[in-house]
Amino acid sequence: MNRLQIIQANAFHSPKYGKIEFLENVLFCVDAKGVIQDIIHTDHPDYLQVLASAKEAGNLQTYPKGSYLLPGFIDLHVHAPQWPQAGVALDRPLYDWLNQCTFPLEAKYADLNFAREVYTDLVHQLLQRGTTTVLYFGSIHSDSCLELAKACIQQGQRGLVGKVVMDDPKQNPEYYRDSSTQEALAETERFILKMLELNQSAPQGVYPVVTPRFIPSCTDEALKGLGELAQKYDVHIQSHCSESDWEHEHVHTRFGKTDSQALHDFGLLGKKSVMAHCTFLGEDGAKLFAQTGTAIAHCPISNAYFGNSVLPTASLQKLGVDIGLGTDISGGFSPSLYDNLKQAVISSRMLEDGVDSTKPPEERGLADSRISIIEAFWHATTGGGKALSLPIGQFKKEFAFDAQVVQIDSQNKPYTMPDFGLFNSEEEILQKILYLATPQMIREVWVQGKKVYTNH
Ligand SMILES: Nc1nc2[nH]cnc2c(=O)[nH]1
Ligand SMILES: [Zn+2]
Repeated sequence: MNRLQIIQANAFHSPKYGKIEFLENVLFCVDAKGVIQDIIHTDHPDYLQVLASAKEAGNLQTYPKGSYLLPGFIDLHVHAPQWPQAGVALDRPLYDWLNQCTFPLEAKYADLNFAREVYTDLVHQLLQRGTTTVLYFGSIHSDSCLELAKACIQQGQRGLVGKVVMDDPKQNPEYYRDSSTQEALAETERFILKMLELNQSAPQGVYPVVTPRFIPSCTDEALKGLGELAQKYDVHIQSHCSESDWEHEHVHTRFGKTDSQALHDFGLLGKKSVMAHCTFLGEDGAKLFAQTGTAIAHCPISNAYFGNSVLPTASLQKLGVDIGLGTDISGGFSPSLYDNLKQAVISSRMLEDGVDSTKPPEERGLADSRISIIEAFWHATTGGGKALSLPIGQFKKEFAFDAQVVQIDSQNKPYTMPDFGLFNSEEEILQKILYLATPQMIREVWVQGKKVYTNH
């Protein structure tokens, strides 16, 4: 029998949209592969016996009062090479930002040493903030994208990594584009094969992702070829879709259809596809996403800068579209999904209430748009797992044991969140964690049953 680790803890998760489940002082039984075999509650007849034998065998992990486990967060949209630029250059429209700031920065990743330095830091910074799984855009350089996967392996993060394709010479600068369509497709295939090899030494999983940057940067031939490669290797796909009014217009002019329809026609939508932003998706696009199982990476901070619109999360959710959260470093300035959870709620409130006070209240906003912090928590965990079709994001049998341990009450002031004997119901505790936790309160991070980060 596999040797089990036993972790005794209080934990929150959200298996159902809008609902939380509090697991009080449960025993997580985690097998040698890092998978949850069982969750034993205090009223189970075997509880005391399992606890006693784990203590005796020396494989029991416990936590002090005031510690709570949350599922590790799942970030569905990070541009790894843009990490040095986080927090700057946010004052331009998307097209200018890409050409003036972002492409010159991404071009630097031809240098493997630079890539290694930035990626090692980024993976660490994301783990520190409780993010255990990340869907990464790399740059056009396959070898530096492999460095990103290696940084994930070294630090124990689950990483899905894409070599970016941008092959259209009319749309991309000469200093930063694939040298030809054939080269872009051949490099993508080589990258997929190398990643599948690397995955052999990563119990938590590092996966290749087919990554056309977005329709404007790719030729028709590349988009078609990438759809075929994704199908051949059954791998994930990511891109940007319906992000800004400029991009949306470009696709309409080029194809006479929406970009969701164009992506579908190139074979790029499906259960393993995640499209960033989608603020201009519309109802037809939403239905297409729901039918094909395509998910949205909702990046609320970035959308406030580049999105030219607010994602109507609540109505898309009702139409059956899978939605997870993304930071969109560096279109979004923050590496923290905690910050994006809050912005998702704030943006939804502004969408519902409207912002133009010269109009009568009933004409200002979009009714029933608000989401709660608990619903945003679902998007960052369960929703992210569904989007990637991976067994992650929930504390559940057969799911990976990925967790962040948040300690809100300790001797270690000022990093505490005292409740003064008030506001300490289960839901209030979780709300306080989601709104107020700082990275210093994240004491440990686990991925696939392995402790990969501690700060005590
Ligand atoms: N936010 C964002 N949108 C894009 N569209 C194409 N590339 C990018 C990018 O790097 N960031
Ligand atoms: Zn992006």
